[in-house]
Amino acid sequence: MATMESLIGLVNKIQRACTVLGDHGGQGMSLWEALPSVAVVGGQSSGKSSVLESIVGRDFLPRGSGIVTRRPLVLQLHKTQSGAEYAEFLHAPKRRFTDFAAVRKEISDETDRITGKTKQISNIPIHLSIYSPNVVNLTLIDLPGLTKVAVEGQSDSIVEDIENMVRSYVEKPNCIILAITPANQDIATSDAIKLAREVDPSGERTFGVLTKLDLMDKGTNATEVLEGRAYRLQHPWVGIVNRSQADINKNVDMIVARRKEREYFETSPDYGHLASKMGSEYLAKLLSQHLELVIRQRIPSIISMINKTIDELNAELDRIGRPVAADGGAQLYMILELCRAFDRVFKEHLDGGRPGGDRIYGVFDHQLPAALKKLPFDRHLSLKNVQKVVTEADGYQPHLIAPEQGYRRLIDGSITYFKGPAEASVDAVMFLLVLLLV
Ligand SMILES: Nc1nc2c(ncn2[C@@H]2O[C@H](COP(=O)(O)OP(=O)(O)OP(=O)(O)O)[C@@H](O)[C@H]2O)c(=O)[nH]1
Repeated sequence: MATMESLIGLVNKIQRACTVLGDHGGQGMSLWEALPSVAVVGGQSSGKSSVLESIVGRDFLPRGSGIVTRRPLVLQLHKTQSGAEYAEFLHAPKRRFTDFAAVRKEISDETDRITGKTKQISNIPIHLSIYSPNVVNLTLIDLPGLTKVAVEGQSDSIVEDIENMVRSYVEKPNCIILAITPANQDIATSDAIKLAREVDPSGERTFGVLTKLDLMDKGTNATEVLEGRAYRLQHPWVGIVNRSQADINKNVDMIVARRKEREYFETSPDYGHLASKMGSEYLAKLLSQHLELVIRQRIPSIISMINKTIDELNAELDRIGRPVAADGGAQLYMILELCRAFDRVFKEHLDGGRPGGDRIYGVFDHQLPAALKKLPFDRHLSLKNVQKVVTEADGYQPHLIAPEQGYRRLIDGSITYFKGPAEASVDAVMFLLVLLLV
């Protein structure tokens, strides 16, 4: 059990590492997507924030009327052996929050940083880690509540935008869906169950949670749902009694709320027989156990994905090279080393062993001779032209022995003809040398 707990902790750490490396999932098959996580889904005011807070055992989520959760919140719970509870945000890694009211404010501020103080949503997640001896190792994703109509200040597409965002999380095969439905609403109209059924028709990764059991009309109860007779899922339904708004206003402590919730089920004439399988503490344990199971099944694929990622990173490191030294002397040494290595590799290209040199040889062996053959020497060195050039070079004083001036003019003319092909060969070699560098 302890091994499995540390394994979930390890998966949490890998998820954090993925995030730091810019892997948030969503870009094809990434390591993040190979790891399981739990997404909390439900209509607005269905009790999502309350369930999350009960699992954590802390007040830390922004509250208010209207649309409060406007960016996904990736919440990683890390169980510590002892010590004080604290929270850390990925966007503020050096700040350790011990005051959970400050955590709530930071979530609000960070949401506003991207969306402004509007009622718009953004799919850029906020990453929060909570370290505590009182939590179970879990990664939970809080998502904006599903709505039916856009309110004043929201774009017409908001209903669809929220649904698409939620869908992008829950449709991943490794996502465990925590589908929240208030008990005082007909299960047939539950947005969470509707979406979960679409993306997970067999119900194998959906956990149904029924909140607000205490708010049901007198004389009615939710045993039909909780016993799996109204809507069957592969996992048992869990009933929850969160703090009411009045409790929140009175600052009723989470620990007290959990105790009251336990008492509610234990003393309830309707749910007493289900008491040991109800409540937020039970839900947290159930999720953690399920996560263990999923991780156990996925270990081979997770390991192969990690190995693949390690190979890719090593290949990238090989390409990037060793870290640059800090002091001047070492930096100079490194530059000289690089120059020497460059020199060696470049020579290998030219001398053989690596490709390149052969193409330079080809310029002199084929291109240059072929161009020289096309030069008009037949004309330039014809008897007629030689006579003409020699005669013109002598002027009014014909030569006595050899027509030296004439020969010189003929050679100068020939060299001018050679110049074109020779320069073209130089350009071709230059081009090949540059090619060796890229
Ligand atoms: N009495 C009672 N009230 C509850 C229960 N669960 C939630 N509430 C109240 O319902 C209201 C909405 O709960 P939240 O947890 O904020 O719901 P939410 O789904 O996160 O809401 P949004 O973030 O606005 O979508 C709050 O006033 C809660 O106190 C419950 O089990 N019993």
